[in-house]
Amino acid sequence: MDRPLHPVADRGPDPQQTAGLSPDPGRGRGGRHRGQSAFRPARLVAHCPGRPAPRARAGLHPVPRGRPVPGLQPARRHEPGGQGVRRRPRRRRRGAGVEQLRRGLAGTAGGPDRQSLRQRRHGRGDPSRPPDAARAATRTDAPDARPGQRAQYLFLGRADAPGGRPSAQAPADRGPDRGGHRPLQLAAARGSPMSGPPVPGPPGHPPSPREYPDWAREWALFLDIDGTLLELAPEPQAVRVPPGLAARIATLAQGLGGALALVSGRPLSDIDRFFPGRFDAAGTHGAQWRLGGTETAPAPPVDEALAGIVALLREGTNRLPGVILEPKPHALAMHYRLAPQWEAQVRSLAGRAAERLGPAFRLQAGKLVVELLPAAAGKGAAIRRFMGQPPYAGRTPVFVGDDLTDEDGFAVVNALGGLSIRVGEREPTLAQSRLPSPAAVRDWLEGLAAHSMRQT
Ligand SMILES: O=P(O)(O)OC[C@H]1O[C@H](O[C@H]2O[C@H](CO)[C@@H](O)[C@H](O)[C@H]2O)[C@H](O)[C@@H](O)[C@@H]1O
Repeated sequence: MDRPLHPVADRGPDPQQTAGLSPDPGRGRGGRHRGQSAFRPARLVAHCPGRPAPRARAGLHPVPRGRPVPGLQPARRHEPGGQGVRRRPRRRRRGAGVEQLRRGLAGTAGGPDRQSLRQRRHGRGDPSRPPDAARAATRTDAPDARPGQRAQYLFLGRADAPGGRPSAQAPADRGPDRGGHRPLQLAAARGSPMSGPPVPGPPGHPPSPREYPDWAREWALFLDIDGTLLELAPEPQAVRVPPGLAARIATLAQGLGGALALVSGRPLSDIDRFFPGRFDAAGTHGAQWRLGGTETAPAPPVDEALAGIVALLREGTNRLPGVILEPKPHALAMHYRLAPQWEAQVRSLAGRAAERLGPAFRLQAGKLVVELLPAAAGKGAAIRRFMGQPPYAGRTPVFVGDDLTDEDGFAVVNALGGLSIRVGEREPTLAQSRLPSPAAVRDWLEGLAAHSMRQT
């Protein structure tokens, strides 16, 4: 089956994260190890000696090994591949905004319009250490950093992002997602030219409002819900929204001139129940979309096709006690958080349903859930769509998310020169920064809100 699938999650430190989907009804858990998928996981491709050097891709520039590169420090003794790291100013002028920061960094290599936020390190730490992305690239296991390789690969940001700023004319005709959804598996395996290779190391900390005094004028903020704003709960409807959170988000939205959207796998009806105020939102992983109160959704055939499959799934899940079927507008989710022993059966069932539905739908693995979604739906496409419209256009996208479904959003945000923040420990990720928990996200947002109120 060549239906596009998202990458399997490694069975890493996040016990809530699910693995890849099995479309093979005949092979249950016994057929392979736990966490092993019928599909290959996203592969991190490195250039190996002996193979012809890969062609230069947009944003990734092969440079002959050994040739000095302006703006790079020479390799240090502890860097096995001798890749060198990008030099960055040790100290940034206090109060430099996103744009100043980008320009300051860009001045070191590649010009002012070729540097993305991913090149900087967020938070405190040893100032002599290179930024996270560069530091990760010096690891022996980094995708583009191998001892003995003949070319070194330098991520120089997107050539088509003047000033690194997202543009209202976000180039839908360029890059891996071409304005629509593209599964991370493909992007990662081919080395997404827009986002650079996935960074396998632990990402840095997110910025504090003090570092970005102009955040309210510059950012477009996108927030995932489950596992990001809210702690996960045993069942979809058992989540608890902390008092005051919706008001805090409204304050932020106001501070941002309206450039804040909730981007969730939840349907808009859930989003509005948890966060009253009809915020801008992408619901059901982008299948529903709302800007300034105006909603758009996929054409009716999507729901008709799903209606034809619900009976099969209901019959199947009825035989799996504890498994929850969550029908949503334009999508269906099957949760096995309360009955993880049925994981293989749920995946098998979902795989059969996906085959019946055909290429208009795709499977999406999440945290102890498997979902059937319209093939074109994805958080990356939803964020890109917001970024093409006022008040988002011209701002720097910042996206906070936790799950596999959010990687698609991280890729787009990175490509637009923005900031991607992953919640929790799940690896690998394209996110540049990290917050440990939803509580930490809420604290971070509170810091931003307090800052914006002081400014206004
Ligand atoms: O994109 P998100 O906002 O993160 O939504 C993703 C899915 O969230 C919900 O499921 C997840 O959260 C539940 C409540 O904590 C949890 O019980 C479940 O195991 C998680 O997968 C929601 O029910 C789904 O519809 C969303 O797609």
